[in-house]
Amino acid sequence: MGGVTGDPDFEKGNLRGKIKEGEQSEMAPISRSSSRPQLDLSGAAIQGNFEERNPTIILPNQSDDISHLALDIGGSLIKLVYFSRHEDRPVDDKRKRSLKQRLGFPNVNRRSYPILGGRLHFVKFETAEINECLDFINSKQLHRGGINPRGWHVNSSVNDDAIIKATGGGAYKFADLFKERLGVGIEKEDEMDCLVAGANFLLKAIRHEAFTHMEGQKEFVQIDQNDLFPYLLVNIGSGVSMIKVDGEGKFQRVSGTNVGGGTYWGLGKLLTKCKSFDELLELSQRGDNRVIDMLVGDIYGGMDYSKIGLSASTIASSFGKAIFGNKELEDYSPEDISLSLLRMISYNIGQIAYLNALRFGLKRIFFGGFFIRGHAYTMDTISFAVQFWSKGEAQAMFLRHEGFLGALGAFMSYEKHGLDDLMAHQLVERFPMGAPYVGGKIHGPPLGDLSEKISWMEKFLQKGTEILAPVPLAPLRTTGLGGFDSPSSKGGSLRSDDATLNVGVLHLVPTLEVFPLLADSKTYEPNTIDLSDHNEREYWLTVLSEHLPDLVDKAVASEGGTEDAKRRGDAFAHAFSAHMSRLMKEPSAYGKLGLANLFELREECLREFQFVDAYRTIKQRENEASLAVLTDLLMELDSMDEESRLLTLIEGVLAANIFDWGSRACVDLYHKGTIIEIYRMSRNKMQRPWRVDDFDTFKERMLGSAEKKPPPHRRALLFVDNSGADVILGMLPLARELLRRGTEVVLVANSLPALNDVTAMELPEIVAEAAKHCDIIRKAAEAGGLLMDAIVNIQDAPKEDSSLAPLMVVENGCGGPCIDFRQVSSELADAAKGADLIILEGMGRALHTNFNARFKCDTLKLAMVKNQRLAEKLVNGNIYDSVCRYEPGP
Ligand SMILES: Nc1ncnc2c1ncn2[C@@H]1O[C@H](COP(=O)(O)OP(=O)(O)O)[C@@H](O)[C@H]1O
Ligand SMILES: CC(C)(COP(=O)(O)O)[C@@H](O)C(=O)NCCC(=O)O
Ligand SMILES: [Mn+2]
Repeated sequence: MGGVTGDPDFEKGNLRGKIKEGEQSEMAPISRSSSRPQLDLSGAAIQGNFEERNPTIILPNQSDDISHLALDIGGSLIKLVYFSRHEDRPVDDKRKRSLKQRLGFPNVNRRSYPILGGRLHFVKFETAEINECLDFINSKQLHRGGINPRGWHVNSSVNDDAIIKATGGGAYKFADLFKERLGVGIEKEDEMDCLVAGANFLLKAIRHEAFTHMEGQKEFVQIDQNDLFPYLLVNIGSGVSMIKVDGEGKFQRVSGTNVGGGTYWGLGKLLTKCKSFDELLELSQRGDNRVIDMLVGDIYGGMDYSKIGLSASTIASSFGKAIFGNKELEDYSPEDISLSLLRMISYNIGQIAYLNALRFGLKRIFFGGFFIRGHAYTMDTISFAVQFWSKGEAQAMFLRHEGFLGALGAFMSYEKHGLDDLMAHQLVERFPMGAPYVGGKIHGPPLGDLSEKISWMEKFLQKGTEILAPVPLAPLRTTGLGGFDSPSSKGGSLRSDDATLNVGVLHLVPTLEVFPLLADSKTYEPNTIDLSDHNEREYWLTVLSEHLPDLVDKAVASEGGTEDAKRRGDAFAHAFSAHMSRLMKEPSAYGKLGLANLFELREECLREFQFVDAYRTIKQRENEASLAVLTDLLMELDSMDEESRLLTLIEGVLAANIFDWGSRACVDLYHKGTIIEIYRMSRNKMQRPWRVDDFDTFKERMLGSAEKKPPPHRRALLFVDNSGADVILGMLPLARELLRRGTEVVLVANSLPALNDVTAMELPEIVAEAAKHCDIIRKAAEAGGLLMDAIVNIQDAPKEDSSLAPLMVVENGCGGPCIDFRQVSSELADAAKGADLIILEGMGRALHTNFNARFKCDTLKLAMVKNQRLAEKLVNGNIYDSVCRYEPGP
């Protein structure tokens, strides 16, 4: 079987440090004292033409800063954490440069180096298969650390003093083998240091890292950074370590036990003849421990021993029943043995952990190590033990990256890796195509490129039934027929939540920031709908599944409908269906799941199969059609008095929000050719009151009363949604109205395409076209440095006319139809600093997410509800109802 690494991305070449002219000046003042990766400018040389405006600069000595691979070689498993540098999109975005001038970004602490972006990958191998691991490292050239100016691993010779950081006993045991096979030395890091560093990093930087698991229910715990220490870290590997952690690098190993994961696996193997750890775990799922364990009831004639609080079903003595009669090992079923063993060991560890927590007065116990293996029953058993012995005083928590603490810690021990002060908002976890199939298991070489990915998918589908897949797929069907309700997995195999590694690839995006206008970023929850509810999840997954054929059609067409595009389309459909299928069964497989994540996963999945912009042509066509009627609309608006104009503008935004290729209902309207009719109709007679109608309050804030004219807003952030009529005939005229009133307007649009949403890259051109029809827009766009000629000549742009409110465009940092305000682009965060009005438009940004969000300034949420169920649930209304929610700032 082909290999899947979870992220088969294999970035080749083109990893040289690139800085552009105009940015050098920003780099100079940055403090060099931090431990962030820094640009080593020594020996910098310009490549190519010196006369060029933005020549590429090569940084030959840059390589020292970036570390790539760290290992934890344990008694049972080898854990690998590796970093791949990811080139950001070109920094040579003229819009951005002009924006910096207009908004006067402070830039003091701006970490705008593309050098910082990258991905952390997590992989494991069995220690017994160390050669497989060495092959993997070799095939990805992970041991060649550092960025070579000519690319990633073009260099064929490894330099003599190359080292990789490793922890765990194997760092000693296998050092020679690494030198021999890979030509690299191993620098040993202390195992306890690494475990603690890894745990602290995860608890600080990953939002939904820790969770409780009780009676089958997983619940993510939000850890308060200021209230993390002290805690007890219990790492259950082959053996068990218990560490009291008091701070960064402050800890003491207070206890341990030799009865650990190796004991379960070793004894289990002897007693059941199992061939693999997973098989042993699987057996336990069908076992009944009462056959072997001696229960309190067995001793007390079926009764509880209530005086000391023991119920009849409590295990009095693990394996105790085996003393009776003359049964041989063969007389017991492997299933029952496995379960008794699992409970014996889990309870024992839970109890010792609790006693140590008690000893030091610790309330929180985090359990890590691969013994846990995301296995629901194991976690429940440990939780039960802690709860039972502490009488509810202490709580067991688990970590999503359970087995990778040591490896992560070893990674952190590289100097200047820049990870130690990364915050949760700078990390985005993604689950690539392989995630639903094999998680972290690696077999064979990694996937090299897209075509390998696709053929892997095709082969997988053909052989689907032979391979133990947590989420088997329906046989290959025609393009786009995905569906997520696939046949259940092979009887007796581990449930999907038990069988795969629940960690994705961590994308480090240092330019992401928390939106500064969130009223309370700590309590902010972007998603409106709770997908942990089974019905809700089933409904939305069905919606997405039914939309798949149309989406694949569009995607394939956007790439010219070639054979290659069709193959990619099929592969995309299957990959996304597999994600959905997994999430249906196991909603928290990828962390806390919301609708926003699901929509974004779909876009990411499209990008993985190189569908860069599935709705490109559709967007262009709709933009052209809308621009053609803009003049008429503006004339009509200008003939109105202020009050009716404001109402018409808001109506216009609501009506035009119908042009949505993401909604089933609207796609139907498009296909029937009736969408324009409906748009016209709703433009002409939008019945007020709307379903949510705060227009009057908004109007009062805007226009005031006869006696009192309120001052205009200083700066408005308009979060735009769809291309075509939505942005051109809806939001742009509203922006114009604000500009005319002296309010600066910042159009906030997606960084990457999602459905037919307009992107920040596309907006300047649209604005430039609109400017041809309207003086207000033209002057404002000029003042905002948006017009193409103005952009090209920023340096000699006309002196800003302070009486003119500028129109600007910023990207939001998102690549999906929703927005999570905990992670927005730094340019949006900067633009927000002077803003006192936020307008969120569309279902994705104003309803699915942020409907309940509160901001520090006036906020207007505008959307047409294009889904019946959402309309009922959210606003007690019907499909095509309008929402105009206005919340004045405090
Ligand atoms: N695929 C697997 N193969 C072997 N052991 C596994 C596997 N998955 C989980 N385990 C369990 O995880 C334990 C190893 O956990 P780990 O945290 O990697 O510790 P170590 O560093 O001692 O290898 C094993 O003893 C076993 O109980
Ligand atoms: C994907 C969307 C959030 C986009 O809506 P928009 O933000 O463009 O108003 C929306 O179309 C949606 O919720 N679609 C799924 C529901 C449905 O098809 O009915
Ligand atoms: Mn949209």
